[in-house]
This record gives sequence, structure tokens and C-alpha cells, in this order.
Amino acid sequence: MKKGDMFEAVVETIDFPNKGILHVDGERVIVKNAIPGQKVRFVVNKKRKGKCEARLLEVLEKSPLERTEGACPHFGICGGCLYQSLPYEEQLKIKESQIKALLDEVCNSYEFEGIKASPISNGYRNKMEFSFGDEYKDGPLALGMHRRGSFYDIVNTPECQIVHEDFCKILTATLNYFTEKHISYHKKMQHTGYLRHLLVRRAVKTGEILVALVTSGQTENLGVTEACSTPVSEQELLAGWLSCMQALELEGTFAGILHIRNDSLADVVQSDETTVLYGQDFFYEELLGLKFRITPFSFFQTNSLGAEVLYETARSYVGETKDKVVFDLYSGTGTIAQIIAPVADKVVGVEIVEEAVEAAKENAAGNGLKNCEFIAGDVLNVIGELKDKPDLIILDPPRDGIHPKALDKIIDFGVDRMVYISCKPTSLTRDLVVLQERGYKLEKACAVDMFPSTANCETVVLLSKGEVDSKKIRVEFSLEDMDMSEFQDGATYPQIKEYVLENTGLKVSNLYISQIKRKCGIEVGKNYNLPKSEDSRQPQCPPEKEKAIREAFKYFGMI
Ligand SMILES: C[S@@+](CC[C@H](N)C(=O)[O-])C[C@H]1O[C@@H](n2cnc3c(N)ncnc32)[C@H](O)[C@@H]1O
Repeated sequence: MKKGDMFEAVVETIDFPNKGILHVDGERVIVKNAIPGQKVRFVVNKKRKGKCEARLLEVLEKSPLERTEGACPHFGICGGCLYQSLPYEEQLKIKESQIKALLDEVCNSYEFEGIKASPISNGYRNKMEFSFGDEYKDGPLALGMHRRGSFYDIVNTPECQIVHEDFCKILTATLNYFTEKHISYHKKMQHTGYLRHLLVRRAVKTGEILVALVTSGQTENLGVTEACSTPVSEQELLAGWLSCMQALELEGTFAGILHIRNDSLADVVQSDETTVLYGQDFFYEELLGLKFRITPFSFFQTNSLGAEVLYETARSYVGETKDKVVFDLYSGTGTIAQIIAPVADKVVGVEIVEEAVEAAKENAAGNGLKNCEFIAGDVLNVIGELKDKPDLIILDPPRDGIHPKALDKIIDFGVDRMVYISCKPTSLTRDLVVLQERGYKLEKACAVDMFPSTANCETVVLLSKGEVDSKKIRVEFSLEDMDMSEFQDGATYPQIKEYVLENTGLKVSNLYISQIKRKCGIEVGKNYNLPKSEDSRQPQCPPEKEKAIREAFKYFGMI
């Protein structure tokens, strides 16, 4: 089997998160985004160190596991939900066995409590970022999600199954309005055009909706198509869209309707300037009897009902907290801290995003909690300077997990119990190896499905300190061969690759990125991606890719 070869075979299993596994002539092949039981046609696109990876070309036969009715009409075209065609029970079985297998690889004699389902498996998301773009290469205007496997094309998703009907009505009305007006929309490569994204957030408990139209500041040629004979001013256009939103018959109610200007080169939803067209720039959601004020960009779990299950699980895992000081590290808007605060002596939250810390403080005050303290900063730098010492620690880091040096400091507190919530089980297992080496034992674990129809899942684990004094068995693990920039200010390798691809259409490898990092004097693990011996040859980054990588470094503020 070699690169470029095409085959047909039936997928046997699926590894986390989306790696369909099959065998051809005894050789193991990974076909991304293929579901067990599907007969697929694929082309081998990578073969290295005995690993064979392939690109899915076509599903020839459905899997017997796939449901025949009720799946989303956009499934297979939209890049959003890999598991959409599987009945929810099957999705849960897959996620449960994937997470158990990953934990079993690094831990033994712990209790695995299985998977907890999301209370609702359809219409569960409280936030969507829809993109404006070409339905196909040159139009027409579409508004929705990225087409599967495409960075550029957009699929209209008026019947998306994972959001409340109100989202679909807002999306459809917005698309119709701007299509009728023939308004220009953003072209990623050229950085031209007006319409960029539609951000919709809707609280499940309160029904409050915040909607934001995100555009560029390019207002000179709003109607660039020939069909738009009369020029429109931005003011008129936004007033018309506002009326169109307000005329909608929704189950929820608008807390705010916003216009956000975003001229950033990257394809991310962010604000250079926010204007409130109606109402206010925040809304409220309720979780476990507490109220949370949420602003357009603050982190909040995207499945509100699932978040209640997740937080209940964390609360039960952490156990008795009376008279104890609890640290909530990576605290976001302080949801976990506030759920624990009523039954603890004090809770200290640490979070890197200042806006989230401010929101956490306001929310805690609004909820009448006086024993919470929220500190803005990187866990790595802040925890050594805190005046309180924790009795218990709750960790809920981002997808990359915990910086090894931060983990070291966290372990040094020597608390009896820690609860680790993870949205990426592969980074969790990496951190579990270190925690076990330093004397912590995995007591129990469970999966909590917060993302039905997708391949993602949360994991909650309880760790307890064994008899061994963790400080005495400290293991010297070398950071030399690890590229620590994953955890430094700036961007990760995947983010740099994505940026370069989106802005230049070029694909760059980790090797090239690390070569340019070295040239720019950015820290890279001493041996990371260096040739194994002096006379071994390594491909060198070509000039046009170097230019593109340097542009990405600049964009991410790394140089
Ligand atoms: C998975 S979220 C958890 C948030 C919160 N626990 C919740 O459930 O809403 C991870 C949070 O960690 C924050 N974060 C990322 N890196 C951090 C760092 N180095 N130090 C402190 N916070 C960080 C992110 O901004 C984000 O709010």
C-alpha cells in the first residue's frame, strides 16, 4: 500500500475523536470521518513509521448502525456533526468505549462509571457562529457552516438539528434579507466584502437571545453585484435587518441585537467595535439555580443542560468541601466556583481572560456569594503567588490540557483530592501519566456527553493522593524533546497551519514551522524536529512558505 493508492473497505471501529479504523491486507488504515460499518472508498494520503492514513472519498454503503429516519438533512454535506446519522444510544456507546480505552492505556484499578447522556440530544446548543460565504466557489450567498472538507464553501443550515428552532428562523431571515439586497460578503482569500458571520446565543433556561451581525468595515461597496442597482448606506441596511429580526415570531426573546465590526485577517469571530442596535450586549442563563450574565464573547459551556450534568458530576466527585478552600483553576466565568461556593469555606478561581474574570466577579455578586475570589492570569504564573493554600483543586483546562510546569506546581500543593474535567481525553491521559508518577491515583472516572451528534465528549476524573509523599518520588521528566510553545503566548501549530492555509492556500508542516521558529528566535524544544544525526538530510522550508509562516507569527503576536 502506498501514497495515492485507492481502496474500498468496511470501517471496523473508530478511535477518538474521528479516526475510522479498517484493515487492508492486514495493514491498519486510519480513514478520518468514517463511521464503523460504512463501506468506504478512500485514497492513501500519508504513510509514515508504519502508520497509514487515508482520505475518505465516498461512502459506498451506509453502516447498519445508521438510522434511516430523523437525521439532519444537512448531514454529510455540512462539516458540523460526524455522528448525526447514528442513533443517540450508538453515539454514547462509541464515546464511552473510546474514553475507557484511552484511560485504560495509562491507568489501572480505577472505577469507570460509564457515560452520562446529555438531557437533550437535539436543539442543545446555546451558541452558534454561522459564516457568510459562497455556497459553491462563486456563490450564491450562503449562511451556515463550512462544507465538509472545505475551508471556503459554506452550506446553508436552515434545518440544523443541534440548535433550537429560533436559531434557524434567525438564520433564514438574515440570509433572505441580505440575499434580496445583493450585499457583498467576505472572501477569505481576498479579504474583501462586507458580511462575515452571524453569532447567535440563546439561553435554554431563560429563553433570552443575543444576536450579532459581524461585518467588515468595508462599507464603500455594500452592494457589489450588478443586481444591486441602488446604493445602500450601512445605516439603512442595519436598520432594515433590525426590523427583520424584530418581526420574527420566536419562542425566546431578544435581550440584544448587535452589530460587530471585525476587520481581522483571520476567520474568527471577534470585535473591533460593537454597536448595540437593540437592548443590551449581554444575556442571562441559569444553571443549577444560579444566574450567569454572558457577554458576546465570554466562554460558557455550549450545552446548558449538559453543563448541569457536568457540574453536578464534578461537585459529587469533589466530595465534602465544608470548611475547605477550593481552587477552581481555568475558571472561565466562574461557574464551577459559584456552584461549589455555597458548600465551601472559600473558592479561588484563576482564569486568563480578564473579561471572563470580571463577569465571574459580577455573577458571584449577583448570586449573593461572598466567599469567591477570582484572579486574572495564567495559572502557570499565578498559582505560586496566591495567598491562600488549597485543600481541594478542580481543574478544567482548555483542550491542550495543563502546561507541564503548571501541573508540577499544582501537584506541589499536595492536596488530598483533585477533580480534573477535560474536553479532550488525549490531553487528559497525557497529564494523568504525570499525576500518577507524582503519587496521585485515579479513583474514578466518567464521561459526560455535552456534544451529541459530534465526536467530542467531556471526561471527569477524581484523583486522590496515595500514601507516597509525592515530593519524594518526583520524576524528572525532560521538557527538552517537547515543544513547549503549545503552551506559550502565541499560537499552536494547528492554529498556525490553519492561518497559513486560509490566508495563502499553502500547507505547511510542523517541521517547517519549527525551522522558522528557530530562525525567529522563538523557543522550541531543544531537539524538537531536529535531524537525528548531522549527516541526515531534512527538507528545508521553501521561501514562499517561510514568508507565510512569518506572516502568521506576526498575526499571532509571536514576532
Ligand atoms: C474549558 S474552559 C473552562 C471554563 C469554566 N470552568 C467553565 O466550565 O465554564 C477553560 C478556560 O481556561 C481558560 N484558560 C486557558 N488557558 C489558561 C491559562 N493558561 N491560565 C488560566 N486560564 C486559562 C480559558 O480562557 C477558558 O475560560
